[in-house]
Amino acid sequence: MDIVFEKVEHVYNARSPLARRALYDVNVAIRSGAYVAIVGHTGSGKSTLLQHLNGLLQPTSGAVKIGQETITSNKRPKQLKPLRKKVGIVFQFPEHQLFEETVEKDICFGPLNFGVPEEEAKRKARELIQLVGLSEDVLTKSPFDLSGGQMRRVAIAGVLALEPEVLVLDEPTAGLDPRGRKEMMEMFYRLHREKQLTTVLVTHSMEDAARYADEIIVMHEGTVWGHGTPEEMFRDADKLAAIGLSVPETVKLKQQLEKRLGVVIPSPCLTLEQTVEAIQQLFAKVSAHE
Ligand SMILES: Nc1ncnc2c1ncn2[C@@H]1O[C@H](COP(=O)(O)OP(=O)(O)OP(=O)(O)O)[C@@H](O)[C@H]1O
Repeated sequence: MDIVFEKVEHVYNARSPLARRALYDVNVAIRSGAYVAIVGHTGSGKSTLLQHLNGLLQPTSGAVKIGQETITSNKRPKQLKPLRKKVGIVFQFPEHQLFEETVEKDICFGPLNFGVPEEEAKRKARELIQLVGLSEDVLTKSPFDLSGGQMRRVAIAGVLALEPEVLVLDEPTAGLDPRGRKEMMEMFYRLHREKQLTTVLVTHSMEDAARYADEIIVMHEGTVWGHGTPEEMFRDADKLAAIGLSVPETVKLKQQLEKRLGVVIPSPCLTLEQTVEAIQQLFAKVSAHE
């Protein structure tokens, strides 16, 4: 399911003296099956943009096409519920939205609400709890007896239980330690690959954008400043610096190695293995000259 923004403007409190334009002239397409990162400075419009992805917000002008649905200022889909099922949003600190007595009930809440039979919902909960990296015995526990990281995984399983086609992640690793961050990012990447889930990641981490995304949308002052592959977006460090963003260190290292070695390293971001290999090549080249 493609999502296309056409000349989208969004003004908060449009009819009041407190009116604030958060988006303008946003023209961008998120193609089905892609992993897209949205980056940008605080206040650049990322969260406002993401709330248009499943009709939580309506554009003030312009149109958002989500699959077969078109949302404009005067046209909301009759039923937002099916849209919410197709586009699942994991908001910041999703664990704050857990409320049921047991983990199983929390995960089953969405499917039961959509008329899925109880046995089927429970079967799905068992499958999902493993998919998010927890063991089945967690299902009978209270979500409030779990660690923060485990609670977040349960909340994510709850979003996945509706089998969305598009998964939108708003700073999903906020507040986690470095290990927890990496595990969670790897989990989303695995989900994206295994379930062919279109994934939209809103992040302040340029490293994560470089590491996981096929495409990066750079927001600046309410509009799309740039959209392309990580390679394209990180090509000009000075232009990014002018809007307060920086090229990740791993990408800088890759660019330097490519320049020194005269080779193209086929990934936007260096992994540890690629770094070791590139440094070995550099040593070999230097020794050959000695
Ligand atoms: N509910 C609201 N009412 C009025 N103005 C808002 C509201 N939400 C956001 N804004 C304003 O809209 C602009 C864009 O905000 P938005 O939250 O979309 O940016 P952001 O890039 O997600 O920022 P951050 O990285 O801090 O989350 C900002 O100027 C913000 O103050």
